[in-house]
Amino acid sequence: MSALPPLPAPPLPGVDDRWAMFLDVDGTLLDFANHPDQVVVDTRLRELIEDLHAALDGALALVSGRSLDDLDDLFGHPPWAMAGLHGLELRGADGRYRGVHIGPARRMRVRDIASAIASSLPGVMLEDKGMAVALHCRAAPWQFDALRESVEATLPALAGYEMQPGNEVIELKPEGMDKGKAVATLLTARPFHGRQPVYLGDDLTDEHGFATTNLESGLSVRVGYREPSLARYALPEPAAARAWLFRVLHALKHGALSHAHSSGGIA
Ligand SMILES: O=P(O)(O)OC[C@H]1O[C@H](O[C@H]2O[C@H](CO)[C@@H](O)[C@H](O)[C@H]2O)[C@H](O)[C@@H](O)[C@@H]1O
Repeated sequence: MSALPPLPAPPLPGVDDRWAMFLDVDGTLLDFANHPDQVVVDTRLRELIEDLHAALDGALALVSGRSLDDLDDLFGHPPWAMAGLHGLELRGADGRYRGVHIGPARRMRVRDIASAIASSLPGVMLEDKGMAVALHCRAAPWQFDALRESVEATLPALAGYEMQPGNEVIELKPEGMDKGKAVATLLTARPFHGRQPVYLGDDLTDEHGFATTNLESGLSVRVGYREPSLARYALPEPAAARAWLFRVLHALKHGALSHAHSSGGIA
């Protein structure tokens, strides 16, 4: 099988461009860690996003599989728009929340089923995210196929839930929402409306975001290598994504940096 041609690096914004940025978190802004609680959001990254948010007049959102509470804790309760749990939780730029509601009995049932799966597969770890759960196998990647099969087998008993595979993880989440729908929803309102979407993501769940972005004539940027992908641009790793965002900020504030001056970002 022949390899696909490499994707180009994304361009920087021109003077007339009005971008709206949608940023995935794990594997895009943040380097992967062995456990979800071990990721590092350093001050430079926090300030970079803060400055981008200001330079884009608020048209910046985090789009993540993590819950909004988790994102708020990680990033210090910022005023940015956010889509949590793959869009099941959505907070607009105006701070208004809209989200799916799943009652405590159904949450408990999903958690119990997921907990039984984790107990049956050594090395698999359960992350309880409220209405969704993640079963992680980063500590035991050889369990991925068995994990996927176990989760798949539970679906007939979990009406209204679907399986979402990701990076060393299989999630169980309520159906009906994905990151692409979250981006489309955010784009209907100020300050996103009328701007060109620019979406950065690394994982399968980000393909929905890429699809919406492409439909809106935006820039879909895959971080890391994964094929097939709908992305039209690529950056090799989170450090390169952070360095590129640093150059975007400079371009928004002062015009584009030359490549020679751009390599010392905040990777
Ligand atoms: O949509 P994202 O922001 O990329 O979130 C996707 C999932 O990220 C987290 O799991 C992933 O990152 C962990 C920390 O680096 C890593 O240990 C794990 O293997 C990855 O799958 C998070 O824990 C999940 O809830 C998110 O859905």
